[in-house]
This record gives sequence, C-alpha cells and structure tokens, in this order.
Amino acid sequence: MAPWGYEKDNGPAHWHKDCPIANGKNQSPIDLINGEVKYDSGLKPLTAKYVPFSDAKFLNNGHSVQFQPSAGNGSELTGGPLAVKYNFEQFHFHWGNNDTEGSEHRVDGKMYPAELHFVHWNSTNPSFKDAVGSGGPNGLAVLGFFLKVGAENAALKPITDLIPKVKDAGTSVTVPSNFDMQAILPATLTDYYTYDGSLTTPPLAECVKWIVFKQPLEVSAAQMEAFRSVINRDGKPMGGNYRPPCPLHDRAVKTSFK
Ligand SMILES: NS(=O)(=O)c1ccc(C(=O)N2CCN(Cc3ccccc3)C2)cc1
Ligand SMILES: [Zn+2]
Repeated sequence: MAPWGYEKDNGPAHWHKDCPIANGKNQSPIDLINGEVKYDSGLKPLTAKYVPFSDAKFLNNGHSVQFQPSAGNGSELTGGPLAVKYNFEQFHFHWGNNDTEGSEHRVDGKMYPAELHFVHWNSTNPSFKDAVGSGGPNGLAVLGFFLKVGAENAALKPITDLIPKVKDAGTSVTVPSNFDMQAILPATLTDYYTYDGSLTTPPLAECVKWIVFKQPLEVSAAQMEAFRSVINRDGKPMGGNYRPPCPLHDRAVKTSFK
C-alpha cells in the first residue's frame, strides 16, 4: 500500500490494512455529543508548564506541520484526569481546505476549520515511543484545541509566519528560541471533554487520554490561509488531513463543566 495519507487511494478507509486496530473499540477522533457526555466533578484543573525551547524545529512531515523540540526540557502537563506527570513531545495541526471542515473531533456533528494537538507522554516511561507502545490509555495525553476564524492569534503568529518556509514535504526550519509556547494556551485550562482514545494517524495505537477544550482558539483568515498553502508528499494541498469520527462503542466522555 502507498504510504498512508488522506487521499482517495491511501486515506483513512485504507489504514486498517496496515493497522487493524483502526477498527478497534477505542479509536479517535470522535463526535463529542453534548447530550451523551457526563459531568465529572472530580476532574481537577489541568496545569501545563512550558519552558521555552533552545533548539526546536518546525517541520512538514508530509501529513502535518509540527513543532518538534530536539529534546525534553522539563515542559510538562499535570492535573485534570491525569494521575502522573506527562512530558511535552510536540504539537501539530489538522485543517481543511475551507472553513466548514478541518477538525478531527466534532461537537454535536459540527467541524471547526482546524484542530491543534499538544502531545505529551507519560513520564513513567523511558521515552515517547515506549509510551506509545505501553498499552492502555495512559501512554499519551493529547490536548486538543479547536481553531476558528476570527482575530489574529498573536501567540501562534511566530509559528504561522514560518509556514511558508515549510511549504514542501520533508522541509523544516529552526524556531526562534524566544518563541513562547505557553502563550498559546488559555490562561486557565478549564472546560474540557476527556475520554480514552487513540492516535488519529497510523499506528492508531489506543494509548491516548484525550483532553479536548470546549472553547476554540481564534486565528485570522490570513493564518488559516497559511495552513492551506502547505503541500503534501504528492504535491497536493495538505488540507483535509483529518480522520473522520470513529464509533464510541462503550466509552464514556466526561466533562469538567456542567
Ligand atoms: N493526531 S494525534 O495527536 O493523535 C498524534 C499523531 C501522531 C503522533 C506521533 O508523533 N507519532 C505517532 C507514532 N509515530 C512514531 C511511532 C511511535 C511508536 C510506534 C510507531 C511509530 C509518531 C502523535 C500524536
Ligand atoms: Zn493530531
């Protein structure tokens, strides 16, 4: 099979051939249906502590654009539904070719134009890869933020300004060391959905505690257009790099809000 992608001949409907877990019972993304979620008063606030990275790349890996530090630096996530500390690994995006599509998770069937994923791994593992393979839903913790078109996002501007430099698959650029990742996050990480799921790209491992925030972040139309200029390995616009929702099966989606 051609390397996986999002086109007709290698998209989500094909992934099960190399990754049979694609048809598993804990797959992501899902449609977050407000009438079926359950408020959990035990869910604590989340705390993300991000330290500026001295050596990080912004890259086009053929299926997303990704902020990737060369090594950990103590940036971590704790609290919420998490029992232990998770180390920051990378963040990346999924988007559409127009404003009516692009996010992976949906809310009552509604898609947002894009979704931002902050990926963290359970610090009781020796590495990110071990955490992916650790079995069970506590290997990774991924924060999902919906993006909607509105005011320019000043915190994301240093990243969206780099997009033209990574237009082609396999290219990367160094991120200025004064980039403040913490500024991307809302001041308080409240009001989120959380459920046990999977990576939304191959290997689709069912190792993720998903934490999806109810409140979208805003980006300008120009920032959205920057994403839509990114090219994949086939030389086509990368927009549409989102997996459709998967069956919930007998999972519960909990919320930190009523
Ligand atoms: N969209 S998402 O947030 O679900 C997400 C997607 C991909 C990744 C990611 O960095 N990798 C997936 C596994 N891969 C490398 C790998 C590791 C172990 C075994 C095999 C291969 C890297 C993280 C989060
Ligand atoms: Zn993702």
